[in-house]
Amino acid sequence: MNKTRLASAKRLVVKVGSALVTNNGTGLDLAAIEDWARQISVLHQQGKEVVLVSSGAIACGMQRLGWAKRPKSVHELQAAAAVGQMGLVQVYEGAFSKHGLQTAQILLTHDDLADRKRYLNARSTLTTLLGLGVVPIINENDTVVTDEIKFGDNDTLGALVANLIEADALIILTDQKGLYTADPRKDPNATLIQEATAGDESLEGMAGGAGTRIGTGGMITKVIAAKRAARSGAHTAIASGHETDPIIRLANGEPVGTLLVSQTPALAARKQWLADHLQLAGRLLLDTGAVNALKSGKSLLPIGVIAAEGEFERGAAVACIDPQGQEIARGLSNYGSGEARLIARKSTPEIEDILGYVDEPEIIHRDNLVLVD
Ligand SMILES: Nc1ncnc2c1ncn2[C@@H]1O[C@H](COP(=O)(O)OP(=O)(O)O)[C@@H](O)[C@H]1O
Ligand SMILES: N[C@@H](CCC(=O)OP(=O)(O)O)C(=O)O
Repeated sequence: MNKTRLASAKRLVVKVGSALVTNNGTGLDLAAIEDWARQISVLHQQGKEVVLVSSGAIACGMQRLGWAKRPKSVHELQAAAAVGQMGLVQVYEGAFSKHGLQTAQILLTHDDLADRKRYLNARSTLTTLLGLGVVPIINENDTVVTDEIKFGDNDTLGALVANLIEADALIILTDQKGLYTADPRKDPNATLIQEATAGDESLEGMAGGAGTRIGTGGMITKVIAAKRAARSGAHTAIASGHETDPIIRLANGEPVGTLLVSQTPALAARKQWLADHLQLAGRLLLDTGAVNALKSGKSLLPIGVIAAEGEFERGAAVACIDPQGQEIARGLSNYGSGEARLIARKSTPEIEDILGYVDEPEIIHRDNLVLVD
């Protein structure tokens, strides 16, 4: 295994599954949670940024409500998740505070990340939290969704978060040592795969569903999550949460469990995604200075925008037009058309005076911008 792959990861998403967070299906494994908090605090000291995606709300809620058996009704599962999420974040807050780390609760749905405006909002909140040294703890917003509760799929959420914040690595901790050639609970001859390419179709045939009634997605959702995470350039590790220090060891480049390697360089992957997904909602007319800035890889600042055409919202895809009327780039606007018209030609420090707030100093960040040939 290439030792440097995960060792060079600066920004990591760690996903801990239901099979691991809970003590036999009801209640939380407090010792395990304390241990992950300790490991993540070590990564923090090494200057790495970590987002934790944690399941466990339903299991914790069941315990709090005194339910011995997992309910079948989706509404009862949602109620249990709502009660249990309180306990879950309480435990995480306590565990991280022992290491002087602040935590933040973020509840997301897949739809939030499919909607461009909410995608940008979630992205800026998360990156701001990381900049502040806070550990965001993410779970599915079970109150407003049903499919994910039925399929128990926080693996996909982990991958979407990795895409969202352009993480370098996604670490999925579960109750098996990694991905085996077949479900080891059913096939005693199954062997551990140490390294493969994320997105390799043959892996999907090896991965089965959940092995217990606690976890729900199984290995197949992890393999698909690795494929998704790879699209934005993140490598995925699937490892056992019962090993000693799996998070620290993986983040320091040690081979633990299965590594599913992304073949795409991170920025190229994101730009490809942008190029494929942009349906233009408006146009920003740029001056020559802004055109040159964009061509040399910089972000678009309001000062270089002469006018905004069309009606669009924050997060919309817009074309950037040069003084000759040619489209030179396209990207996601941090401001809606009304705001863009107000701040056009203004310097960044003036934005707050004009709007009363600053979403971002640039109208389009260079990471959200693709040049058109
Ligand atoms: N090829 C495979 N390799 C390893 N585990 C597998 C495989 N196929 C299915 N599984 C099952 O997937 C389970 C892990 O998924 P799941 O129970 O959903 O955990 P989590 O709650 O951590 O997401 C394992 O316990 C195992 O029984
Ligand atoms: N969001 C729910 C369950 C999600 C879930 O079980 O996902 P997974 O850990 O991938 O099996 C919870 O916190 O209980």
